Amino acid sequence: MLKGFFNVPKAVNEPVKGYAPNSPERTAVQSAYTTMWNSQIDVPLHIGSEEIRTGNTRNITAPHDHQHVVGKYHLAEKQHIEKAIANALESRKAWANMAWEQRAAIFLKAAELIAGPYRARINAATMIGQSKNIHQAEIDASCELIDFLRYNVEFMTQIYSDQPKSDSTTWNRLEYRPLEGFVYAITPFNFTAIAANLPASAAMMGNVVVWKPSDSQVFSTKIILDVFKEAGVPDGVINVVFGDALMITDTVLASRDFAGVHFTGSTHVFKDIWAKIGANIHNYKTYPRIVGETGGKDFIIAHPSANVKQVVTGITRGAFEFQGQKCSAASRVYIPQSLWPAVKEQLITDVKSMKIGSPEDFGNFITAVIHEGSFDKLASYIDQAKKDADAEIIVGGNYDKSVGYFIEPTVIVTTNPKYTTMETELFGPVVTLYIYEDAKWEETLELVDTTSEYALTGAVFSQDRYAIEVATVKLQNSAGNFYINDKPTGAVVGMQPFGGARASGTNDKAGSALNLLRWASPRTIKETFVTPEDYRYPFLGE
Ligand SMILES: NC(=O)c1ccc[n+]([C@@H]2O[C@H](COP(=O)([O-])OP(=O)(O)OC[C@H]3O[C@@H](n4cnc5c(N)ncnc54)[C@H](O)[C@@H]3O)[C@@H](O)[C@H]2O)c1
Ligand SMILES: N[C@@H](CCC=O)C(=O)O
Repeated sequence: MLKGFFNVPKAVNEPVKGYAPNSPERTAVQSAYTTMWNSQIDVPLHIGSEEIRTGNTRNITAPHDHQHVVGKYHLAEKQHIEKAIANALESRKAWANMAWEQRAAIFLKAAELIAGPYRARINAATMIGQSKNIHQAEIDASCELIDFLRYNVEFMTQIYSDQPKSDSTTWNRLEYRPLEGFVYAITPFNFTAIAANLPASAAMMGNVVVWKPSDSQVFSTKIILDVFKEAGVPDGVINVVFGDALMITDTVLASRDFAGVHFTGSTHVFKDIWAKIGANIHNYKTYPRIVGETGGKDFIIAHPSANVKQVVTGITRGAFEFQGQKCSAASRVYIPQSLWPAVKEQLITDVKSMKIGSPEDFGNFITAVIHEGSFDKLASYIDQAKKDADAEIIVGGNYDKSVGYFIEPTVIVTTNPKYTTMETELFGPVVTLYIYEDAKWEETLELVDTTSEYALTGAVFSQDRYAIEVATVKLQNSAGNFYINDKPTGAVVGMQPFGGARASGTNDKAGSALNLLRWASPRTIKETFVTPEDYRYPFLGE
């Protein structure tokens, strides 16, 4: 073991590159996109030191051109999940005991690999496999992922240095052990950074992991695995399996050594997992940690004093970036009557100006939604809104899946504040507006708080500080990330720790020490220097 209290590099946020025409970064990502678009990748299971090709495969396609196949990935059977668990537990013996600075070095190296040699590839894979435009790919797959890795190393050292008091007679120490068993990471399609961070954050704290990525994020998973390998994550520390989510989850949760789940995805899936863990509770060696960040029905509320252009930009960016496929996306909006004519005019103009198409064309703001299931669901809500008397589509409303899963950015205005699209998470480029009477500021805040089961993100726009203060208090439990005069999306690691409560999750705040703490099981060590040798108190019998 090395001797010393080591300082890690001060975490800094990765600057977002601009991708201006003819810039080196644009040339690099265009070249990577073309190469990867025309190649065929083959993604095996990664279990211990083995790459397993089961032969039972599914195609990897691009949502914006769903007949274009860019590769295939292999599906696991139950025996592979059991093997992944066994490999994880075997690897735990060395990994859990490795000095923390060695683990830190691995993940700091991973961050630098993404910042440099892998940047164009991980962005291109995210553009092809998840249909992000270049800006959305850059802020997710490169910058947010780099930030997660750098900041988590710093948070890990903060946690380790948080020690109890001692005095001259005893020395008290807290040892932050990894969990006794393995961690199960289940990740969503929509953020490459989240997919990598969920297994990496647990592994950084000395845990071993079985990771099940989304079927719709396999292309960028492959690049993450290449980065982890080159950075030096040892075999068996992060084991990757693809396939039937139910079978994989049931097999994992049946293991006595299951010690925690790190989940991001939809609310109903998380609730099912929680219920299964509860039903299995007598089987586990230790109480499993349950960490889940899930859905949202995120709001924007504008006060009559708000600046119209700022409100409209909050809506257009907040609701339509990455086709609204962010858990944080603005999907219900409350506008005062006095601002409505100006907001409506600007909103329609801006939405009509949004270009739609493949992310390969850097002029496109909107690209495709992730898959046919999502497309069909969104189309059905749009069709219903066309029929409903209490809803009107003021811009958008068309869709086409002949080549890719394209849905126009769509704005619904409703006279019913409890209209279905004011309450239900749709996860696409559809936003619903309700127009309220200016005098009803406080009643409308009450409506915001009580309309949805979720409490993830929300934004208030106002130039009136009293109104901001009232909203901040009244909406205290309505959002885990609350924005004043800004869109409700785009949290930055180290700046706005991210997560919501109520049905939106356990609010363990990705990108903060709070999350990392969930992957440690502290042991208190008290050492007494002069140990008593007589049970009697000094005064006993006097
Ligand atoms: N709060 C957050 O930080 C956050 C971040 C990103 C996404 N999300 C949420 O994720 C959802 C979108 O992502 P998605 O479509 O990939 O979500 P999803 O719930 O469909 O899938 C997430 C993961 O769970 C797996 N899964 C699906 N059914 C399962 C089951 N029955 N048992 C076990 N695992 C199962 C999937 O294969 C995938 O790996 C939205 O609801 C969004 O709000 C939340
Ligand atoms: N952290 C992201 C959302 C992640 C969920 O999809 C944001 O703040 O927009």
